Amino acid sequence: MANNKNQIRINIVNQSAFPLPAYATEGASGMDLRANIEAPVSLGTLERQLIPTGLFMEIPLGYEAQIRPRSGLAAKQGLTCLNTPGTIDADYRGEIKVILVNLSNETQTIQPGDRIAQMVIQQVEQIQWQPVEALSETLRGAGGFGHTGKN
Ligand SMILES: O=c1ccn([C@H]2C[C@H](O)[C@@H](COP(=O)(O)OP(=O)(O)OP(=O)(O)O)O2)c(=O)[nH]1
Ligand SMILES: [Mg+2]
Repeated sequence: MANNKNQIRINIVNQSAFPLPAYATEGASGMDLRANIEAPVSLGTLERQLIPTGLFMEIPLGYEAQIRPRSGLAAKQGLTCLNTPGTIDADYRGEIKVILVNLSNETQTIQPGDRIAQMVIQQVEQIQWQPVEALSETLRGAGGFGHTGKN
């Protein structure tokens, strides 16, 4: 990302078949990703498959891409991303792939070009550790996992 922080270098295999991923509406967080497959792919119940997208990206340092499920696919067909949200590191130069899993009790079929997931670009921080002997005290303390709201 040289000058404009909202520009990301992208290389698409199979460009003629698929347009660039795009925001569907003005306020969309994610861009849908399409299955870059030559033939339909079927997933049986609980089967997972690594589905290629044909996208290779150069994400600027300080950003990441997250691969997230599409709610429509999840609600209608039980198809979701197994590792959601998938993490695309800024220094990754390989093909973006989607790990789809079928959580329905029927076989589900993906057609070439189907929108199988969505990608959100986010800022991300790297940190340095500061090892200490004790942590600061808070009201919550070590309470968690349903700790609040009890009488
Ligand atoms: O849904 C995903 C998740 C990851 N990746 C790619 C980009 C990411 O930068 C790389 C590594 O992902 P991750 O760190 O989640 O996997 P890992 O099992 O820790 O592999 P590695 O040891 O290569 O980091 O794989 C995808 O294409 N799709
Ligand atoms: Mg990793």
